[in-house]
Amino acid sequence: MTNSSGDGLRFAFVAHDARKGEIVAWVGLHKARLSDVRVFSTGTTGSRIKEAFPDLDVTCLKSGPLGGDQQIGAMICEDRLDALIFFVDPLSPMPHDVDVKALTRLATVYDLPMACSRSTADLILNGLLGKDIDAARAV
Ligand SMILES: O=C(CO)COP(=O)(O)O
Repeated sequence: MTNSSGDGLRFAFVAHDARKGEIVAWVGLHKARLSDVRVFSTGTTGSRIKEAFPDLDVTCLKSGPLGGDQQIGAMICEDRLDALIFFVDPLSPMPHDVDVKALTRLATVYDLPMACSRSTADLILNGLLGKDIDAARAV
């Protein structure tokens, strides 16, 4: 599957601490379909995904609170991403809340498909990569 510029798809995966286990489990569920996707991720989220799935193409950026959210925001501005999967923790205060807001704001400004939960992440994946019947049955 390619994007509008004919390249392979590029996704950003980000999760707050309380939801890191959830994003790793979600990636595991869709691992086969993600094998051709280039993944960019904030530092700690990316390390967890790489540790669980060493075969996936995951580039780790800075940790979110240290600028990783802003690096992903810059990629959005530069048209270098096709989707953002961002499992936010809506129940905890974040020291870098301004960065979180900036990232979700830029995804909206540039109309980038963005999911903040499993169900919307599934919809984006199904929309961009086609429906996976086995994964859909497993949920
Ligand atoms: O804080 C984050 C997103 O706002 C995520 O960053 P890490 O993946 O480095 O924990």
